[in-house]
Amino acid sequence: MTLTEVLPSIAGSLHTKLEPDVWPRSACAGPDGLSIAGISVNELAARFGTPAYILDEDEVRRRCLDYRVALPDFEIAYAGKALMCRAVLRLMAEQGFSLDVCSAGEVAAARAAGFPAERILLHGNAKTSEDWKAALGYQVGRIVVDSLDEIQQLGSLARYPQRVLIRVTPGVDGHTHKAIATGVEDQKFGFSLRSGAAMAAVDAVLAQPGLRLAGLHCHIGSQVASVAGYELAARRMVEFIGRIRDRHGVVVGSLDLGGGHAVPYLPGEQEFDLTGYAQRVRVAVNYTASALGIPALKLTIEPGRALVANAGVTLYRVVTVKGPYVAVDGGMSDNMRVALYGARYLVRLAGRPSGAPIRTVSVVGRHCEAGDVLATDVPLPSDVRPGDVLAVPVTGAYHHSLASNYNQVCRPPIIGVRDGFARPLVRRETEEDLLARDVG
Ligand SMILES: Cc1ncc(COP(=O)(O)O)c(C=O)c1O
Ligand SMILES: N[C@@H](CCCC[NH3+])C(=O)O
Repeated sequence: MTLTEVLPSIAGSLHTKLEPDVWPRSACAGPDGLSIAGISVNELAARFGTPAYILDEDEVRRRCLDYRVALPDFEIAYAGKALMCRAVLRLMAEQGFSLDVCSAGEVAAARAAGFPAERILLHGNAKTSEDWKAALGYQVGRIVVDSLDEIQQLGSLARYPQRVLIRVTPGVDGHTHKAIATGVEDQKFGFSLRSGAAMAAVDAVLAQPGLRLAGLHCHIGSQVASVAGYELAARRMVEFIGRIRDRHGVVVGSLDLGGGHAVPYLPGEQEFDLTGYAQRVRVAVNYTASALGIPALKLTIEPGRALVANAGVTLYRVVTVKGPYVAVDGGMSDNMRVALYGARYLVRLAGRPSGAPIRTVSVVGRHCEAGDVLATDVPLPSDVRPGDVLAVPVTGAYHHSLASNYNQVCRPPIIGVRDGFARPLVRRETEEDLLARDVG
């Protein structure tokens, strides 16, 4: 099925729900165009300008609830890199979630949001002295160590017994884009299980009096659609816990299986089978553990994208239409994912209905690169014109956090919407913000 067949234009679909797999559940196409959480996108665009990241706050809550219900016995640590601002961090804290951070800046954001330090895990394959300072200063609960240098550094820096997890590379292919596949051998993350590096890391941690081995961690990649890789990784990790016990007499009590659960970006794409994940991973862990005589393990997961991606919609205004190119007032500075991973998006004429025939176009950005494309081969009404508001769904994760100032463009705001009300969560960057940093 082509996109043109999947997507009717808004005309003729009065008050219909949109494709539920990619839009927030509150999104609705009506006679005046699209609304989200009861607010028209025209009003949002007029009040807050474009481009703007709209975040349906209740959709984030619903996604969190889905996780809590499917995995009541798991610790859920939100991977803050997906979307980080105080409002989202507070929301995650209210859910009782933990938080995965990976830099001094992310620790500072968590601290500013009042996120409880004991529920924070610090990640990173190359933690800097600033990262150590921030994490130890805030007394984050757990640090995930990723190299022997780091184990030594942390061992000498920690002023109290610091709980650490060891990041293990389980040699599992999550079948995702190469740039975000982290479970396979030969890459920068983690200690390889196969080469023996992971056991050497265990030896090193246990030899440091300032460190307490609190658990093991693995993360096989991001936008991973199938459960099979998680199952395999879980089994290998538990077997490794058995080998650690045999070698050191130490029983590791917790296992963090990382995040990476995929979301659909286009209608009809496969949903991540969360219930299947819960069942199959539990069975893999419990079966392997009981076969090896290992007591029940405390399990953690770290979803980022799956909690926020589908709650986000980016609004743009059309600047110009030239042949098959519809150019908007944003682009690769607010959505790097097309250039980085060849990601594909759906685009809708959102500000008004149109009965015009559909044609296939490319929606492009305003930046000085031919590769600054937001979506290719998208069906849009043929009367799309300058000033029209377009909406792109599934932009809640890794859009704001990957945004740049390319061409001295100011990063868009994040506008939270809920129950007919809209509020800025992150304000639009200004030229003054940019110039203030230029001190030469
Ligand atoms: C260590 C770790 N945990 C969790 C995540 C979250 O991934 P995702 O947003 O795909 O769930 C990432 C990013 O891939 C990560 O590197
Ligand atoms: N930036 C990636 C995900 C990276 C995951 C971080 N470990 C994306 O947009 O898909």
